[in-house]
Amino acid sequence: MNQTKEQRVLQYVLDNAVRGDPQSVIDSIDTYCSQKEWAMNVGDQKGLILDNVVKETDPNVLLELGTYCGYSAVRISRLLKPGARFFTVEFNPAFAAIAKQIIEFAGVNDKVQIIEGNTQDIIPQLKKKYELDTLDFVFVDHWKDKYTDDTKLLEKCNLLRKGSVILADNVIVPGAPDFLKYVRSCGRYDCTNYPSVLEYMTEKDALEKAVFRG
Ligand SMILES: Cn1cnc(CNC(=O)c2cc(-c3ccc(F)cc3)cc(O)c2O)c1
Ligand SMILES: [Mg+2]
Repeated sequence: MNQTKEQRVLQYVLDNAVRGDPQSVIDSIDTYCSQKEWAMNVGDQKGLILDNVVKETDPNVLLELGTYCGYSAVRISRLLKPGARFFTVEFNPAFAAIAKQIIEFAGVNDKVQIIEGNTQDIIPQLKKKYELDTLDFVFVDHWKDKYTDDTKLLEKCNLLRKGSVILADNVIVPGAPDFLKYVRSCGRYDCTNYPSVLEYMTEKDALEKAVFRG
């Protein structure tokens, strides 16, 4: 049975990283995807910006939209303090299965919960079913045409409070023009752009931070 690229990434982690060491998992994925096969992980350059925004936010309750192989889930989880609650949503069951194994291998499975499903169905369930109040930090990295609707849904579900941080990947490539337009012009966010490069490439990309004004 032919392996998928994501299965090859997982296998490379199992063969090359150190069980229970999140940094070695991150480094293994970055090595594989820069030398062997490109994959849509946030990568190390944008990953360093992600690290810094998470550190400055010091979040207790976090959400990620778009788990993929779990690279950013491991990246974020390794920075969280004990007791922090981190949920990551993945629509694709095959990706979710890979991410579960990578998260477990990295030893951060006690910090992050993978929720399989469609963000528009999951987001309205977060308060009641997952017993959370508001979100401190949201990493948005799923389908680019869903960024705006899901941001509006987070608002509608009262999941954002004054100071909630939304950090969005790929606002240049593949791009999320309507999201940029919305958060920069609706009057409810303070926005900051962080120029960088597309993972494992030299093309320009950027992260956008949108802090909810409440
Ligand atoms: C199927 N699927 C499951 N999750 C998703 C959402 N993510 C993306 O689509 C995504 C795409 C790219 C990208 C692809 C082709 C290209 F030429 C340049 C960039 C980079 C990223 O960082 C991404 O997050 C899609
Ligand atoms: Mg991305």
